[in-house]
Amino acid sequence: MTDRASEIQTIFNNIAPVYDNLNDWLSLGQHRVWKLMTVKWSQAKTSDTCIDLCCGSGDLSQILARQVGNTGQVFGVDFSAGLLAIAKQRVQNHYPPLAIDWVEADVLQLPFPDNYFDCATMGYGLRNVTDIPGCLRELYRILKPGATAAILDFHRPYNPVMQNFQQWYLKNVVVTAAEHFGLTEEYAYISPSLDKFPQGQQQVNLAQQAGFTTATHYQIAGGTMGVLRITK
Ligand SMILES: C/C(=C\Cc1cc(O)c2ccccc2c1O)CCC[C@H](C)CCC[C@H](C)CCCC(C)C
Ligand SMILES: C[S@@+](CC[C@H](N)C(=O)[O-])C[C@H]1O[C@@H](n2cnc3c(N)ncnc32)[C@H](O)[C@@H]1O
Repeated sequence: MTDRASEIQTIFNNIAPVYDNLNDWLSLGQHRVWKLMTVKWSQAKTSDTCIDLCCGSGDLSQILARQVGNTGQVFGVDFSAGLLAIAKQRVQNHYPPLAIDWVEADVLQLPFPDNYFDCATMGYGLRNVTDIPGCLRELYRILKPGATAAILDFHRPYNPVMQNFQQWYLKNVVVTAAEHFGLTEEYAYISPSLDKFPQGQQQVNLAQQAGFTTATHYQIAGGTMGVLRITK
C-alpha cells in the first residue's frame, strides 16, 4: 500500500467511533435516502451475489443484503479495521440474519475471481481511493458481463449558488462539528478531495475507458451528490 493510502486508512480509523452519528446529523438523515437510491440503481435482486466496495460501517451492505435476501450473498469490503468492526457489531444481532461477509482488503486488489458478482455498490469510496482508473478496472474485472454497479459520492454542483452553499456547509458546519471531536483535519479533508474528484461526465469517460459498456451519472441532492451507474 502507498503512503497516501495509509494516510487515508488512518483518517477512517480515526473517525470510526463518530462516523455514523455525524453522517446522520450533518446530512439531516438524507444519506440514508441517497444510499437507498444507490442500491435501487445497482439493480440488486433476490439471490444475487453482490459486493459493497469501501463499505465502511456497512449501511449500504445492509440495504443490499435485505434486497438479495437469505438466498443471496453480500461481501462488504474495506481496509479500515475500525469501521469494519462497527459494521460487524451492527449486524451481529440482526433478525432475520443478514447474509453479509465482511472482508478486510484493498479495493484496488480485490481477493475475488473474474466475473464473480451480479452487482456492486460503492458509497463515498471512489473519491478516497488513490487510483480511480485502477479501481474502476478492478470493479470491471470482478463483475459478470451485464452486471451493474452504482457508485455514490459527493459532487461539485454546476449551479454556483449550490456550489457556494456546499463549500460553506463543508467548511462552517461539517468541519466545525468535527472540531468538537478533535477530528478537524479528518473532516477538512473532504473539500480538497472533492476538488480533485472528477465531475460527472469525467467519471462517465473513466468508466468507459475501464471497459464499461454503459455509464450514466445522476446528480442528486441539488447536485451536491452524484451516482455513477455503470454496466459491464
Ligand atoms: C455519508 C456522507 C459522507 C461520508 C463521508 C465521506 C468522506 O469522504 C469523508 C471523509 C473524511 C471524513 C468523513 C467523511 C464522510 O463522513 C454524506 C453525508 C454527510 C456530509 C458530511 C454532509 C453533506 C453536506 C452536503 C453539502 C449537503 C447538505 C444537504 C443536506 C440536506 C443538509
Ligand atoms: C467515506 S467512507 C464510506 C463508507 C460507507 N461506504 C458509507 O457510505 O458510509 C470511505 C471508505 O473507503 C474506505 N477506503 C478508502 N480507500 C480504500 C481502499 N483502497 N481499499 C479499501 N477501502 C478503502 C475507507 O476505509 C472508508 O471506510
